[in-house]
Amino acid sequence: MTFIKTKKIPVTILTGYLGAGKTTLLNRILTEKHDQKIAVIVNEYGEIGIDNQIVVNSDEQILEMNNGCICCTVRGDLIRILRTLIFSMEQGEVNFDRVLIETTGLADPAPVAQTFFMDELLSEEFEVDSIVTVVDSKHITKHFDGHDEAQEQIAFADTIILNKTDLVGDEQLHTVEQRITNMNPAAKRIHSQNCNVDLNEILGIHTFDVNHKLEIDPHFLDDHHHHHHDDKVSSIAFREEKPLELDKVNRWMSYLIQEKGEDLLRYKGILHIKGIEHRLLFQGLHMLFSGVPDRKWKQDEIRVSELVFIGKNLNKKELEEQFKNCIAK
Ligand SMILES: Nc1nc2c(ncn2[C@@H]2O[C@H](COP(=O)(O)OP(=O)(O)OP(=O)(O)O)[C@@H](O)[C@H]2O)c(=O)[nH]1
Repeated sequence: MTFIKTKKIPVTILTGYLGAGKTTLLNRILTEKHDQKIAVIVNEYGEIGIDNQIVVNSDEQILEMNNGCICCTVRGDLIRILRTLIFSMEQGEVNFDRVLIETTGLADPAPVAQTFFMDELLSEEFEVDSIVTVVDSKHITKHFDGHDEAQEQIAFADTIILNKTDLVGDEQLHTVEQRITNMNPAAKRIHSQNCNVDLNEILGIHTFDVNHKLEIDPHFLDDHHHHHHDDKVSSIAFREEKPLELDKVNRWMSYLIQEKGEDLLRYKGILHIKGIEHRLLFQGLHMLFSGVPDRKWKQDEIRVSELVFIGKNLNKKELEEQFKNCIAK
């Protein structure tokens, strides 16, 4: 496939609420054949980055930003990373044709896009190609209620991928699409399962239009962004080198899903399980949970369990005790 070349470096901002399928789409972009070199910036909310372990191995330049949200606390890091990329390219150290930014599920995309207008160097070198928002068709309605970010991500999108169509019936999908269309009639909508979209529909599409964004948010280009994340949503991370007992982890997960499923917006991790030579990739949102064997632990790597919970009203002490109880005797 080919993409239209422009003089400035095109930037795609990939957004979508927690667990919508952003990393799934990123992996698809990184594995599919195309003639573009992509510099990828991945931002995670939790203090331990799990996505970097889930993103496929590729030749692309992948830069991580952990422990803060790209739209506010670590926005300065984004500017530094982008400037460094330009500098490294000028020095011939890296080469890339486009940039893709995967935001956290809690990010407001507007200030991320704004970065490319407010910073002089960045505005000379980059142009926003489009804002692509991935939607979890099953859970989005729940997320609209009480989570402004989920609505902002829809309102500001140029392209909306209604993902996880396998988890909803036609009627539910129609209702969700109707609601989304009312929120943002101008955006293009694509249906998908596991983000199996044609990349020509999301990269190199030049759909970002600053005038249109100013209609949605007249303060879009103001230099003071007040984005307040929902105070009730927090993240807790655990790390443990002692192996865990699979049965105990399973019992704990069943308990959590039943008792706290509503509040658990996202949980994911890589687990080191006693007697198992493979890493266990653990992923969930609300009541949907999966634990699948990932690759084998390497000879020279430290076997460690790392997991992150993002949710409402999380009780750190209680979760920590439950996690410690899973350590194998
Ligand atoms: N059933 C179903 N599951 C999906 C689909 N797309 C993604 N998933 C699963 O949904 C979970 C979340 O997917 P991710 O790609 O990690 O989502 P994300 O938006 O990157 O998540 P965060 O970065 O944590 O916000 C994973 O377990 C995926 O395998 C889909 O179309 N159908």
